[in-house]
Amino acid sequence: MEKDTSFLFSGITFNRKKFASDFARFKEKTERDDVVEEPNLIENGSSTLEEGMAVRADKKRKRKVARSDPIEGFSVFKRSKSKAVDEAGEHDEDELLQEKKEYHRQLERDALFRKRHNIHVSGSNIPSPLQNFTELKSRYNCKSYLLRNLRDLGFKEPTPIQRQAIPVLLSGRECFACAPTGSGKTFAFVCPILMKLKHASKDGVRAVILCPTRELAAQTARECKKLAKGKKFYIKLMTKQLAKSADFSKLPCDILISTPFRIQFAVRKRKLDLSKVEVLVLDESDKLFELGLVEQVDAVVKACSNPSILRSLFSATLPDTVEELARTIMHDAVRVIIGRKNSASESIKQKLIFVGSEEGKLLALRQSFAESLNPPVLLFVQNKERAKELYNELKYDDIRADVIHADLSQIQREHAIDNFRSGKTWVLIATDVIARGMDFKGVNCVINYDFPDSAAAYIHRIGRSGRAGRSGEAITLYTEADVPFLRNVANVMTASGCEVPEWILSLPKKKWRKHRPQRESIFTKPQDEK
Ligand SMILES: Nc1ncnc2c1ncn2[C@@H]1O[C@H](COP(=O)(O)OP(=O)(O)OP(=O)(O)O)[C@@H](O)[C@H]1O
Repeated sequence: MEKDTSFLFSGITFNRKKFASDFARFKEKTERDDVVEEPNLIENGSSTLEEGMAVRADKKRKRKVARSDPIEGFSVFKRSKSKAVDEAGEHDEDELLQEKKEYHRQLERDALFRKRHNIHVSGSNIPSPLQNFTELKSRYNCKSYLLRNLRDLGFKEPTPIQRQAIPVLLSGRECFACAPTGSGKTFAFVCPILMKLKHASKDGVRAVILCPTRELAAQTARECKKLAKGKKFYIKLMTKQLAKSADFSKLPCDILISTPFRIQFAVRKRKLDLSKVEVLVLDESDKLFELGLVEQVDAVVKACSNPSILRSLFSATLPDTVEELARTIMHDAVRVIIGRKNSASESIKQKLIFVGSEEGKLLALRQSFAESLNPPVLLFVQNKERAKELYNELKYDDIRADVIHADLSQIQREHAIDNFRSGKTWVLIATDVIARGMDFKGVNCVINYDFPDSAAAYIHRIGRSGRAGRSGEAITLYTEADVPFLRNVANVMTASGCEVPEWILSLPKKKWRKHRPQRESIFTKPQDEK
């Protein structure tokens, strides 16, 4: 033991003469109370191995002794250590207190900032909203290609949904997001996907974006590519061709954008493996949860079986029923609402015009175009038959009209959209197939030739104008048959600050399923000429 001692502590000597009195008291004390002493005495050359060993054997107890039972006048080292420990403890507590205070100050700052940007959140531990795009770098180490692309696209400041949804998703939280039409939701989910995936890989599909229509899927794929420019990601749009004939086991694909039907088809028939998907976005989620689509969406959600998957729902309209249903598949999701839930963009001037009957609509339309036509104009009708009829009425008028509906081939639909985007077409007649998500820059006016079949349809249709802070106009024609349903649209209008005649607001509330009345034909020609 002695040997071990000298070996372990060689170079340490204890001057018993010099510290005789202290030593005597120390001995007395240790023998009397059997107290384990400070290890630092060893380190300071003032102790023995036995004491040191004992001290080492029970560090916790020893510290307690040092703190709670200082031996007055015994050792300078010991006393200073006790004091140091006390001070360290106090220091720790001080630090903790400061951290706590700073944390609460940050919460207050976040709350004020959210209020300023009309951001409403619910959920636990919600990350602070983004002050600017530079924070993508300082807080989340965003790569420079993405910041460069933002700059090139002219995105100077994040929009409110981007300020909050991006940090939520980047901190690994699932998210329900509801923000007005044209408020930049696409980038709010594409940015976290690109940042999370970091770089391209050939290890299978890692992110899926589901969109309710082919047109929207194509547009989202294009936007994704623009934002990923300069970085080699495999971004694929699920076309009919791809769904039917691709060998998905060999196809490099980081981000797959699709309608539920096509992706489900590929999973079932072409063995598309979605088990490695890390991020799943349901865009226009309320539409995806409607009957007819929800079964396919459900199959896709199931196929994305990675337990650590991050799911998010985005839409301008998010009914409670959809939220409840979605909650059953989400984990600890954060809810982000911009402005008022299910409301129209405030930059759209909305008007209701009574036209009496179906015949009155065409007259009102022609009169309005004759007085002022401010293209591009989108005209919405109830179904594809009516779209064809209205097109046949307007195609010889001098207003450069075109039409888009589900009976056209994919190519014809693409042409119709391209021509409208490029300004070749001034007036595009459409069904609800392009009512959601489509981003036509600078649509000046949306005309609901046929009254929309729900408040959500109204919000999405008119949201094709007044995007990204621009102003827009929405005119809704109504006949006697639509009067019982006026109140619902009127409520949306008043919520976004538009004036509505008092009599409409006092109409009885009507539970609004789908309002699709049988309407008289639009044709004005005699029956035998049709
Ligand atoms: N931070 C930004 N600054 C400026 N413009 C932006 C910003 N983010 C997006 N935009 C632009 O705003 C327009 C609308 O964006 P986006 O299509 O994502 O809207 P949305 O909220 O998804 O609309 P919808 O509900 O109709 O689908 C696009 O043209 C887009 O390029």
